[in-house]
Amino acid sequence: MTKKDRNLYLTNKPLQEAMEEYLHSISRSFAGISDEIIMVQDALGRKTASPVFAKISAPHYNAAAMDGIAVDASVTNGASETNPIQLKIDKDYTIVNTGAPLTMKRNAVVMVEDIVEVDDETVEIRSAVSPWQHVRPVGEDVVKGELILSENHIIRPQDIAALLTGGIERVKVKRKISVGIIPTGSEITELVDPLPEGKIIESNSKMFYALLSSYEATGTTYPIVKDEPAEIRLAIEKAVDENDLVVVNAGSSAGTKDYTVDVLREIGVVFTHGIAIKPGKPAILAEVKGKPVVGIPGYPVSAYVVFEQVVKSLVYALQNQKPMLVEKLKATLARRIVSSLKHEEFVRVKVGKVDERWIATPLNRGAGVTMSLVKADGILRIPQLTEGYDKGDSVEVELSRSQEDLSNTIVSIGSHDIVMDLIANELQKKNDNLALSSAHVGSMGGIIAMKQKECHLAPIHLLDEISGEYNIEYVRKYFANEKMSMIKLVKRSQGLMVQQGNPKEITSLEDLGREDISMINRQKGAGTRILLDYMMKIKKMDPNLLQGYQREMTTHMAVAVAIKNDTADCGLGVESAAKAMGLDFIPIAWEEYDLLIPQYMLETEKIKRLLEVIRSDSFVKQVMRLGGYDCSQTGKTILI
Ligand SMILES: Nc1nc2c(c(=O)[nH]1)N[C@H]1C(S)=C(S)[C@@H](COP(=O)(O)OP(=O)(O)OC[C@H]3O[C@@H](n4cnc5c(N)ncnc54)[C@H](O)[C@@H]3O)O[C@H]1N2
Ligand code: MOO
Repeated sequence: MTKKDRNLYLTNKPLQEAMEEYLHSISRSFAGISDEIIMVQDALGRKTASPVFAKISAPHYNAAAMDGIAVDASVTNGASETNPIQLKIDKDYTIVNTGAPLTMKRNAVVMVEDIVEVDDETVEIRSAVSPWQHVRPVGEDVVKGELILSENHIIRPQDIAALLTGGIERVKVKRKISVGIIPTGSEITELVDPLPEGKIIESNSKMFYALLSSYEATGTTYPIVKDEPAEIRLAIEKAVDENDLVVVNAGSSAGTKDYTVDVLREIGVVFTHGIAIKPGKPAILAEVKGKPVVGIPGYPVSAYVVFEQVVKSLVYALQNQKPMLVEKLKATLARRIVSSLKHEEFVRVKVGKVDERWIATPLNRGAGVTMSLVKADGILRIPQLTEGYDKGDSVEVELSRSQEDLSNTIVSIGSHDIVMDLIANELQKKNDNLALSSAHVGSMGGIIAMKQKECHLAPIHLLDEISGEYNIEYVRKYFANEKMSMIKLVKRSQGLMVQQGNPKEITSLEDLGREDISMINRQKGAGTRILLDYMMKIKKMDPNLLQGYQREMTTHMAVAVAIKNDTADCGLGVESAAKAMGLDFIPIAWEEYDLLIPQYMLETEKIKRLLEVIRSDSFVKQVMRLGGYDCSQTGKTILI
């Protein structure tokens, strides 16, 4: 394996500056895109490469525009109610249907509704007709030699019809930009089962391929290339010969095996290595044999952002097209975001409409969190030299879903449980146009979000230490002057998750005090944390003596994963999470996990549909199948 020095000298060029410079350089060397001739029926969305003129007229004969009889208009002269005129078949008229040619010097059509049949060969008409009445003359639609489409026209469905009508079977269009996609990395593999440790599934090139078709370009994915400079070089040279533009994925950064930039310097010119954007910093803008080659960072979110910000602009610029405008929306920011002054940051956000106010909630900012892109409703750009935004600030979001879809989304903020995912799925399955979006910030986070009217509902499980009752006391305390409702959702079994087979023989909470046991905790404000602290108090245990008490995770699954991976012996959580991770479970208590909803919202269509789901047999059945739940109260409403 070849070793190399690290690329420590990344620049920090603002995106716009880097792109302007790049497009300028590329446009000088880029030879342009050639044309191709394709069948008209395949031409949707393609751009004409030359003007298209009609080869024939349409109609190409004088045609009846109505069902009836064709006549020479002069034979009807003088006809009226008081002076009906009788006409003889063949001599005076011919029976015609819509579209039929007019023959024998006929120049008008009388509709069948306006004639009285006297016998098989005679009709009577009671008003005169003028020449060319109900006749489509030659060329009414298209005249031979007429311009049907001008050059640089994007072909629409109606254009396809007009071209064929004008006798055009094939059309000359601009070739689509062809983009070669090269995934690199010795650790990268196609999806295989089982996945060997240290191997990463190749997903970026498939995402690029799909993005390219949305830009009206074509993609060719090349085989995965190992982290070997000679192989990377060969792959780039081949792809450059075969495409208009090449993207090389990963190996763009500072690692000892990140060769992309060195290879590009060797065989071409590197204009930029390092753009002031986050994620996506180590992007490379280069040229090889007069063709643009873009180095894209490996992390999937970085890869997406660089593709959308760099490759998309490039493709559209080379195709001489403008990208579609992105819909933007002003929203109130639900949480503070601190951002580095060094970069322009692209933060994925969820967007929801609560009480006529748009709310944007930031999602996980990690460059490797593909799910943040899946969950995102839009992107919030935080400009370079801005240190972020405060909670409550009005911000502009670039939307990836329509406002209509977003206003049909129920926003849930609070504690997470897998039953919320079941509700989301059932809701959308039964109502195409309704969605449930959940942010997981713990029960107290949900109460605060509800207080600030940032959500429609808050899933909570908060134990009152005095009454030993769940949820209601908290609602009374925090919403003393508001009419609230509590929809009972599920009782769930909370307990200790332990390694499979319970090797440390943990049997009760008291075991957490043992010296040979390390635990993992949930964050403050999480219902599970409150339960643990309450039980500790009852049992007169000192949490500070527990090993791992300070180590906090924000979800049940994160706790389960930590135990599975042997970084802790146990942690408090729900049975379904233990089951999902193949852990053993020691039940400790039943807790009540309910939905807090303002009373006035119960009457809205969205919430009515949600309640229908919660009260359905199919939902209850699915919950019971998970194990560790009690649905005896599910769907009951308590007004507070
Ligand atoms: N010391 C430093 N380390 C890193 C820096 C830095 O400035 N100094 N930059 C970080 C940033 S920011 C990013 S972004 C990444 C970019 O990494 P590379 O482009 O060099 O890519 P790799 O290291 O090869 O891979 C990173 C990561 O990406 C995933 N990956 C790669 N290819 C694919 C693919 N085809 N499909 C799906 N996922 C892919 C994979 O998870 C890799 O682990 O570098 C930081 N490091
Ligand atoms: O540029 Mo990296 O993409 O910030 O993570």
